[in-house]
Amino acid sequence: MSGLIEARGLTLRHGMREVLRDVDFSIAPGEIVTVVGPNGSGKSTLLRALIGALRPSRGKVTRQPALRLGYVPQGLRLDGSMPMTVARFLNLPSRVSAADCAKVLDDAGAGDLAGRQMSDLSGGQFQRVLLARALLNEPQILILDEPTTGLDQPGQASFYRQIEALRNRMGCAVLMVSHELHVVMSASDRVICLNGHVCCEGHPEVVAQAEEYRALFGTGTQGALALYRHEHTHRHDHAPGETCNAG
Ligand SMILES: Nc1ncnc2c1ncn2[C@@H]1O[C@H](COP(=O)(O)OP(=O)(O)OP(=O)(O)O)[C@@H](O)[C@H]1O
Repeated sequence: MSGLIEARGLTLRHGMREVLRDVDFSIAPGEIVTVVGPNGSGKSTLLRALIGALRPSRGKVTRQPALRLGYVPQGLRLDGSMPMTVARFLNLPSRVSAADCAKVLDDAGAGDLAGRQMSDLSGGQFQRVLLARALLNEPQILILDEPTTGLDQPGQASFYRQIEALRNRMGCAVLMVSHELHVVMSASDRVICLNGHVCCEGHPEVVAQAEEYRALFGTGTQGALALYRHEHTHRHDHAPGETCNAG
């Protein structure tokens, strides 16, 4: 296999509910892929299936042997009543050297946070510490589930710039889920729109036709930022360009 992780015909049920249907997916070394889609469209489920935390009902997920993977789950919270410094948090569950701690914090843009209490961190600082933790095993792929939830737009943009810089320096692939499509697009090589199945996917581009962007994702961005080239991989029953969520 040429990809780091590949899925073929991935179908997954939670109880009776089929959450993913016939999803084909592959991510190449160094590639940044963003998964977007409405709430409940199966984005987190896809990520968890790709890392092996959920077993497909049908189809197959293949990971490169001995793949080094860094995963940041959605909405991780810590018990705020338990005092713990950032350095201590990075040492759980296994000990790492002070030099490695300093390096990953630096790489995550959190170089000055080692001595701070986890409970005192802002949302953006907390996410960077989680990112630092995911970097500890020098991952070949970073998988981040909605890493900028709760951050304001400059905070989101700054986080994604950090991700892109990391990829450029370390060469790791990045797979992330985001709702901030307009912010994340410029930092993505490929965007996958998921709605139980892959509705559409393509390369991000600078906005050429704001109408098309609005037709796909609404008008929330004031037509401001980027667009991805929309390549249908299946037939829709509605007019082309009407929406990409109904497929
Ligand atoms: N452990 C579970 N048991 C039963 N149903 C589940 C479980 N996890 C997720 N689901 C259901 O599967 C569907 C997809 O959930 P998932 O979390 O993958 O969606 P999502 O696209 O990540 O959503 P969001 O954007 O809201 O985070 C939802 O209907 C959800 O209720």
